[in-house]
Amino acid sequence: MADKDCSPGASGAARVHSTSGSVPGDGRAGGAAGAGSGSAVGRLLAFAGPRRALTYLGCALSAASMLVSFGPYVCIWFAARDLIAVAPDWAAATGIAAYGWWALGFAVGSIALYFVGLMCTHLAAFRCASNMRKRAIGHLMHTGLGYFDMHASGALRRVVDGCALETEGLLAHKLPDTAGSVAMILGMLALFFVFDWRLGVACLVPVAVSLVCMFYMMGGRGMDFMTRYMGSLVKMNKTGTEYVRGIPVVKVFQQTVYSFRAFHDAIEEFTRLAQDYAVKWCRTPQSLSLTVISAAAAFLVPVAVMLAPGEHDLAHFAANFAFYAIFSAVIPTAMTRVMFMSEAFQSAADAVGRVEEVLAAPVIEAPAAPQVPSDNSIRFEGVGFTYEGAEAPALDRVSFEVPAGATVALVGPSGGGKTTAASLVPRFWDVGAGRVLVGGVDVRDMDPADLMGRVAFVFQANRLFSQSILENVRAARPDATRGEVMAALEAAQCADIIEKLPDGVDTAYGAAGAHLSGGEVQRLMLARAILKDAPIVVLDEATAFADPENEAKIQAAFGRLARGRDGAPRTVLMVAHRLSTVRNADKIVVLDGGRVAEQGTHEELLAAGGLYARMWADYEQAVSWRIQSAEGSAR
Ligand SMILES: Nc1ncnc2c1ncn2[C@@H]1O[C@H](COP(=O)(O)OP(=O)(O)OP(=O)(O)O)[C@@H](O)[C@H]1O
Repeated sequence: MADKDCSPGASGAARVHSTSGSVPGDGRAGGAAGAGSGSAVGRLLAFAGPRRALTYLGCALSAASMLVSFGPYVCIWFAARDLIAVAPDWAAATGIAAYGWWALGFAVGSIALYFVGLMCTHLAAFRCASNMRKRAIGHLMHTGLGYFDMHASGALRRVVDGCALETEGLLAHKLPDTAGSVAMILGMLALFFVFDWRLGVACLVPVAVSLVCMFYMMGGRGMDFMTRYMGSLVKMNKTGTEYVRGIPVVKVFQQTVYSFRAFHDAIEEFTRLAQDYAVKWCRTPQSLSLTVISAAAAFLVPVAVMLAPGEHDLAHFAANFAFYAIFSAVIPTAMTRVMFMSEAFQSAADAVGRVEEVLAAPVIEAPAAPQVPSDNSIRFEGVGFTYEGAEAPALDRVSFEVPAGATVALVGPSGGGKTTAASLVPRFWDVGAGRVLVGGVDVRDMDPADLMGRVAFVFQANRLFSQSILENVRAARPDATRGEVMAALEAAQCADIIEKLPDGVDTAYGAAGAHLSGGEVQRLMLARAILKDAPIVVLDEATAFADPENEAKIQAAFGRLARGRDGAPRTVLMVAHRLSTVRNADKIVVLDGGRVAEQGTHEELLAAGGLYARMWADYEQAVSWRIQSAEGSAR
């Protein structure tokens, strides 16, 4: 996502930056900001701020707990050694009870250390996850609104919440367990050589075989294969999501699953790789590894049989053998843990990488010395803009003016650039060339809060929250009274919507509450904008899905929005997808292929006989056709 900065929308490098800044909450995640640098765990821990020390402490305690957990084995060995030494006079082995108490002490101590260690890692993990959430949300608050056009809110939520959850699991459990595993292996190696190095070596054989198998699976060609395997899994998930989203289309057109070729192919590819993975890469080495590890004690027996004849103290040798036989039970656990270590680090790298992607989203920066507009006019001066990844510019040298208090309509063929032009005023995107001025000031030189305060925008993509209708409208002005919200709803012609809802304005919107039509949602959006009562209104007039009655109401609401509460005319920049609404505009700007084809009043443009005149003729023809067909059906 770093390449976002290459987009014209982010071309003002001085204006748009990727925050490397503060973590809301404690500390600054400086390390995490340096996206991609340092180990994944280090970058994750940077989010924990000063509490990261608790993670180190927790890991150290977990490692210590693991070493202490060897204690009971050693005690058992001491007991076995004493018993063998006095056999068959068992009563002479007087220290056995003490060994038992020591073993119990070690076991309890090990658990206590592990428990305290986990408390430490949990405290750090919770802080890390909460800082990660706060930081990502804080960053998104300053991100240009266009970013949300490109990144679905659901996907962003999954990144932020999913990664925070994964992080919790990793830092709270997997990391201390990994520290424990490392301590276990080191301790095991040391112990193997303490009593009888020859028996120790015999125990190490299965460990070595298992490690070779693991390197075979994880290293070199095996790793390449894993990368392809993981890539194929991601691809299958992605195409699967697209498939699920498109199920209604598939049903409507009565197509089978095979119509979703991409998904089908992705499943086939993954199936092939999964089979290869299971058969070629895993079956032999994994079976070998498991067999060898599970039968670790079996290696001891032949070695012991070979060594026994040469031993002068057979009892001591038998006691040592007992130790290694007991201890070899630990080997499978240790090796299984080692196997999961790489998975833990892989998931850490994945989680931190995804959050860093969000943190790399360009943000709108407030200028050092914000300028205040002299009035509420809007002017486009030679504006050019190309969407990230697009080849052709969406806007090219676009210039026009909306004088303060005037209404200007943007019309033109589909894809002409109308919505894009309107989005540049509230800085959904920043221009690639030229300037967008409000009251004579480049919008990039205005305080973003001032700009947002001056502009009310009603866009097609505006959404309602899963809150009451009242709260949804109040979102435009949180300090508005209930009466003011009701007045805005009234002005936006929403009375009929409220009437039919079970709890009126207090009905929740969404799954469990009210379900509204597209036209009704748009009227609520207009109520929001009316409540805001900003001096500049930018609206994308999407009445396409409104029935005639709804459309008439929406038009009335537009009229109310364009006048403002005090009755004074607002500056209105309106994207008109249908010509019925533009006739009375003070000026009409015709955008075609990203350029201004012509501009003027309705009469001037008709007289000019250009694109607008042709569009108008088509429109009139469509209207007369509609009237004729209505008359025909009435007869
Ligand atoms: N998010 C985007 N990413 C890439 N290209 C885009 C994006 N949004 C729009 N475009 C492209 O930019 C151009 C202008 O699109 P825009 O939506 O501004 O046109 P429009 O005049 O509003 O069209 P319509 O009347 O169909 O809504 C089109 O070629 C479109 O494909």
